[in-house]
Amino acid sequence: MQIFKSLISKMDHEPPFFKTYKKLLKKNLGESSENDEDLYSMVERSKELPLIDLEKLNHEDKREECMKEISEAASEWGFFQVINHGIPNEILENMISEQKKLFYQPFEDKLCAEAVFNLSEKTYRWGNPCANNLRQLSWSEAFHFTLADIPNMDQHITLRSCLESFATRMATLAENLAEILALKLNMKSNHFQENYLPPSSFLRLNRYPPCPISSKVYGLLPHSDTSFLTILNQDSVGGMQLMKDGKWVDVKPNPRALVINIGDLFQALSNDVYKSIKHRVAASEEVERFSTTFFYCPNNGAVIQSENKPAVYKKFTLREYRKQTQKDVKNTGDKVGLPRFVL
Ligand SMILES: O=C(O)CCC(=O)C(=O)O
Ligand SMILES: [Fe+2]
Repeated sequence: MQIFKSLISKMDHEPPFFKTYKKLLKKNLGESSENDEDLYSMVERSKELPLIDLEKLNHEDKREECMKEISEAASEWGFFQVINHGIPNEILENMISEQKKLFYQPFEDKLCAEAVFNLSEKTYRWGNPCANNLRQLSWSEAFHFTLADIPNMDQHITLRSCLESFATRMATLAENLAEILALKLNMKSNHFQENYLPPSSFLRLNRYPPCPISSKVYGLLPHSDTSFLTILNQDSVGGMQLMKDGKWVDVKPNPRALVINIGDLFQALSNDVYKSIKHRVAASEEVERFSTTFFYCPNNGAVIQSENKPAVYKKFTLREYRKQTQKDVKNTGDKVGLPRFVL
């Protein structure tokens, strides 16, 4: 009886993927076609993401070299890993463990998280309500916390302080990296401080439940991020993959490193010098995975415009960009993104 009870309470937190997507699963798993192949059969495993030691920034004789490594990785890969980033391990570990507590709440409670946490925006998402087939379904759940909202979580001191210390450190790291990348484009050294405050940055807490049909669905659909840049903290499970030279490449988790990627806004600001690269997460059959992403974003009214001529993109505000991508997702299932803003 006890075992039965604990089994029930253990599963209590799991989103009802099978029940909700029963029709899709039946349809797609029943059909055998070329669509039936393993989604991950073409993934390369060998390439190492550039690994950059940020400690070098503190040494006069190595600073320039390190800045060059950062800007080269941003233009060749759009992705890199950083070590010695100055964020204590304790803060990163604490984030993942608070995250676990949050995701292990009963599913019904997670659905009304914004009321529970006193947040202004919808915070909990899972699956994909618009999915028409298995390939459009993300086998994952997530909480979004805007930085502006976190101070209002006064009934949840432990979670609030964990989110605050994580977000504060991430914001500083993101801003420092962004200023370096801007400097390498010959922009003013305080471009971000001067033009985009207050930021609309936010955190996404991700959980990828074990997935019995892991070769048929994504953990997270292929996408590019809308941010200037994104910082990812992940556990040791792995599953993130990125597009490099037309092929999907596995990113092996490095427990000492944070993963940085360029988002659409920086690609536009840099006139395509820095690349916002498509990435996705592979579902795993047996192990659950946790990751936390920090999206460094300007205020919604900030104008994104490259100083380079001829400009590849027309100028736009983050608000306009979001409006367009939301419309495209609704109508086509794909966000489209920067191609909509090409001149
Ligand atoms: O969990 C990951 O590895 C990637 C998450 C991600 O791409 C995102 O949250 O935008
Ligand atoms: Fe992403």
